Amino acid sequence: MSDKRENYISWDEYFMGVAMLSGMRSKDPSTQVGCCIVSPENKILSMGYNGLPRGCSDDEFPWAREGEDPLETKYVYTVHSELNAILNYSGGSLAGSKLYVSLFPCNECCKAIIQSGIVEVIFDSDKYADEPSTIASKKMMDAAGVRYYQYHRSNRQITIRV
Ligand SMILES: Nc1ccn([C@H]2C[C@H](O)[C@@H](COP(=O)(O)O)O2)c(=O)n1
Ligand SMILES: [Zn+2]
Repeated sequence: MSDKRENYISWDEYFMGVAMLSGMRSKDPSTQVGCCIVSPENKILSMGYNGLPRGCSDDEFPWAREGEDPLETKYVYTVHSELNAILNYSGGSLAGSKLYVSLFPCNECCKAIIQSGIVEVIFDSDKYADEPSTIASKKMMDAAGVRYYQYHRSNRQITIRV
């Protein structure tokens, strides 16, 4: 008879949990996004979160959502979690991999997802579903054959004391 533990976390809980943990590194005061890219053999290949490009100080560049001048907002500077995860990968090809992300990818990240050969996107929040950027993403993924589905929250509370 096996004495295997029964209450272990599922693959989806594990990878979405890693994506969410990664998002906790973000300095964005309003939306923290995390991403985790996984091989077909369920090995973690890369992670990322939304932040500024290397060399651009978190303390000097703006984090504002609005401003008279777009140059005073975060939007023109931040690298999205998905693009960071793709760019952070140094192991060669991402073809055939899955991408877990805490917020549905925008159209720009979607282009990078498709072009890097990622075949499946598992997202948590879809809070910008009505924005043209999200609608365009879904249109491109449908055309390119990239599958996407919303993560089904188990509501398991995972506590880590660090
Ligand atoms: N899939 C996404 C969508 C957005 N982001 C980043 C870009 C910004 O830093 C933030 C969104 O800010 P908000 O407009 O909600 O204040 O999230 C991303 O990394 N991935
Ligand atoms: Zn994006």
